[in-house]
Amino acid sequence: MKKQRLVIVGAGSTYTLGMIMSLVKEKENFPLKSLIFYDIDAERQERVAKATEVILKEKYPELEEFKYTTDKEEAFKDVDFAFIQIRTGGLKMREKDEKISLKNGVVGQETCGPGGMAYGMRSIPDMIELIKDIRKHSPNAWILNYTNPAAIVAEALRRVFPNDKKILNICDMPAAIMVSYAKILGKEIWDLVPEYFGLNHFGWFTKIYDKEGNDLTDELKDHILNKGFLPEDAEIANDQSWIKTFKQVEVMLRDFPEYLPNTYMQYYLYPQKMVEKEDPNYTRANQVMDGREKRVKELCKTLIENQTTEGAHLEPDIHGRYMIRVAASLAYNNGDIFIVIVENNGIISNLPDDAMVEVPAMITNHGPKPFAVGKIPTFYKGLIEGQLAYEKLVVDAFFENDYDKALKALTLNRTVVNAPVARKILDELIEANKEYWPELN
Ligand SMILES: NC(=O)c1ccc[n+]([C@@H]2O[C@H](COP(=O)([O-])OP(=O)(O)OC[C@H]3O[C@@H](n4cnc5c(N)ncnc54)[C@H](O)[C@@H]3O)[C@@H](O)[C@H]2O)c1
Ligand SMILES: O=P(O)(O)OC[C@H]1O[C@H](O[C@H]2[C@H](O)[C@@H](O)[C@@H](O)O[C@@H]2CO)[C@H](O)[C@@H](O)[C@@H]1O
Ligand SMILES: [Mn+2]
Repeated sequence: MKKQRLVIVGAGSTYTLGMIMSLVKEKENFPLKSLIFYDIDAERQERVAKATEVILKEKYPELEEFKYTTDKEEAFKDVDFAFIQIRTGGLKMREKDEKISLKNGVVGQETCGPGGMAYGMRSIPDMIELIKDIRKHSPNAWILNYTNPAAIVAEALRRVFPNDKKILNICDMPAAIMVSYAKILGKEIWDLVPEYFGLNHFGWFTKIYDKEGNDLTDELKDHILNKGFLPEDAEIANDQSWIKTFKQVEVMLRDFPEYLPNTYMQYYLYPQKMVEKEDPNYTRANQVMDGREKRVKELCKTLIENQTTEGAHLEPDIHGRYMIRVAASLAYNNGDIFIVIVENNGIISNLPDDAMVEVPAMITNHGPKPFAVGKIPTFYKGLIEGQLAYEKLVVDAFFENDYDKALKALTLNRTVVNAPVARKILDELIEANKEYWPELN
């Protein structure tokens, strides 16, 4: 089995230690020769890297090379895989996106509604530059991107790199939901085979099977309707915000029992309720800064001081394991099935070919081979078409420096709807994002 050279881009991320533990857990499926960290924030990256050294010394002694750098050539030279997890503008800008939206009575969320648009326009330039730089030094590497908002980033990359078939955008939300399904069904996530369609953070499971082909969908729906639904991945199982979000799945299923919704549908189906439950002065970004970000910082400090992982709370998570198993299937032609983001090209036959859709695909060393979904029913088609038009208009607005298109995008979004509100939020976001967005005329 060929050992892989992997670079993690945005290695100062709060997700990196979970990724390292997942690389340890998955080392037989995806063995590494070399691990490289790259970030633009040297100090943030160094803290995570020094903690990583402690983990690797104990749990991955066979790794031949580990290094961290802010130099792109050193980071991207001759790698087999690049995992990209950057956050342009950091959590501070996420906080602004969420607060501007909520103060105008609209969903304030990282990837949904105005927050998604603002974050998308920040992510696109950095993502384009990074892909160009990685390609300069590693023309054949697989690039797995999970930088958000994945839907908007995927659409922008599709336009700029139409012939690059080795960029794959992925989200962990369907997998995190499947961890909860697996718990209910008394199975492991890897035993389940999903049927699913949608856009990123905007989709539905239509069927859940086991590997023997038994249809478990009704059993799952019955359980959710009668006994509720909770997050089970250790990373989010005790997080009150995620607990509330998973509980909302029961409400969605009661209202629309046909398919099992992605948790993110709550923002589009119940926007008013989502606004009411939030505190516009202390949003999810504040919770993350005071929670996950502080926790990771403390954990790094402890690991570095103690120079051992003993007593440290360190676990692999579904976020890391899912990305790594996709990478393994790409590297070793495993043909495993994962839900990924790909260009439609007839997969969902009544949606446009150039939509970036999220669907199950068999992952081979030639890339994802998505399964046909066929025609989707009117309700879902209508919802998706509105969201897709919003996503396309955001990317148009970015590349064409077009204020009108940005305004149309926000007005189309189900979390906004009212044109004067869309205009007010857009103007406030333009002001807040002066440093990051292109000028819109
Ligand atoms: N697709 C998914 O399902 C999924 C799941 C989890 C996280 N994410 C995404 O992963 C990213 C990281 O999230 P986080 O909360 O850990 O953020 P974070 O701010 O803790 O980490 C992001 C890191 O990226 C670095 N960075 C920013 N711009 C960069 C650039 N141009 N080049 C290199 N590094 C750069 C920052 O310095 C920081 O260390 C976000 O985009 C988040 O939305 C996506
Ligand atoms: O509000 P946050 O920053 O806590 O989360 C936003 C991200 O939420 C999803 O990722 C989950 C993931 O599904 C779960 O497995 C675990 O790893 O936690 C993550 C969040 O903490 C979503 O898919 C991402 O796109 C969001 O960035
Ligand atoms: Mn996601």
